[in-house]
Amino acid sequence: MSLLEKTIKSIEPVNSQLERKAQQHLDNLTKPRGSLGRLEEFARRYCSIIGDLDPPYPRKVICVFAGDHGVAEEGVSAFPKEVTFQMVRNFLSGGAGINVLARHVGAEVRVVDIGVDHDLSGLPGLILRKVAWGTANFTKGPAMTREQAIAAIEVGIEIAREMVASGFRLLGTGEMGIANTTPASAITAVLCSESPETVTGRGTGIDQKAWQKKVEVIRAGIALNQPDPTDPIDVLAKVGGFEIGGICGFILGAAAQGCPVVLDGFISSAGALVAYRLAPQVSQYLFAGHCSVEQGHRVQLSHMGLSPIIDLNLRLGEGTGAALAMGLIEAGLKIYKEMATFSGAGVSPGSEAEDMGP
Ligand SMILES: O=C(O)c1ccc[n+]([C@@H]2O[C@H](COP(=O)([O-])O)[C@@H](O)[C@H]2O)c1
Ligand SMILES: Cc1cc2nc[nH]c2cc1C
Repeated sequence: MSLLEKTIKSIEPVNSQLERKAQQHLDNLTKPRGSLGRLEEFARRYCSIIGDLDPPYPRKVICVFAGDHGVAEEGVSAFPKEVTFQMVRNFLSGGAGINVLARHVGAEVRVVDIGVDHDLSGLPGLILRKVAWGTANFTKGPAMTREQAIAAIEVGIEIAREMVASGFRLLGTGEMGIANTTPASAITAVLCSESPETVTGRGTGIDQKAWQKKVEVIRAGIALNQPDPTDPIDVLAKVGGFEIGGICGFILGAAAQGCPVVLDGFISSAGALVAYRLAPQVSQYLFAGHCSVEQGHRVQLSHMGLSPIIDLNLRLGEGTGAALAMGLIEAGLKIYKEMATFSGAGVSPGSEAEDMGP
């Protein structure tokens, strides 16, 4: 059995009994029941995913998967593709947006070259797992072979395993890849049965004319390659990207290890969609970190039944929304672990605390 098959098979449903018990504890804390809203949801879901009603504060990491895209030559991005490898260097020097926000919430950052079209070997700190030197232009043929799609997913699975083995217990997705909103839109259109114009946005900031071209490029790529919507690996191979495959595997690998994953934006969620269609139970392990400005992001999240933690008009990617959301998940956990109970603090519980319904 392949690593991918084994991983999918080993993903268990999250223990709903534990989630109920965690909520019972939250209901004993000195506050009206439910009054900390979604912070309570973050805490009870974290406990049930981890499988521990008294979990330690997690070590947190954002893994940034970087890849290039042949379709960039169609003029679908506001920036040249060299920015992908230039930003990888910036991540490793600690100066990018994700480095700042990860430091803000006490998360570490790891950077994975899974398909950058540049020789990055020898860069200190870089995890070199290149599947290929960028994808092919999907308006001329498939973006990658099926074997490469599986290889990219398996890189992600291995990275998730390595993160859990290193002691991280809250993982965040991040990505970097000039033009990658184009494959993310194509995947979303196919897997969510939506038209390209419904799920395509302006990415790094293209104008209306370039947006129309981008929609046409996506339409042409789908028409030429005919990705099979019932076969998520076929969709990834024909119109996807290596970093999207890596994120898909990262989610599968984390879920198989019983570890929660915080999603970043539109591209990360395209990877999540592929994972979700391979193993729908992964959605139980996911926190939607934020809702991106990209118009297709809401479509993706509602397809997976996820509700974003924050909505701050972010559209940077890199893992920035995931990092910020980690701070709120941890805030929920702090409430769960540190707040006094009614009996402990000598506060009268009121009638509602007697009723421990679901
Ligand atoms: O995370 C998002 O929702 C998001 C939305 C728009 C752009 N991005 C980032 O911008 C790049 C892709 O934009 P583009 O226009 O080159 O397709 C890529 O490096 C992403 O990290 C990310
Ligand atoms: C500068 C820059 C930084 C990014 N980070 C993620 N995507 C990006 C795209 C650009 C253009």
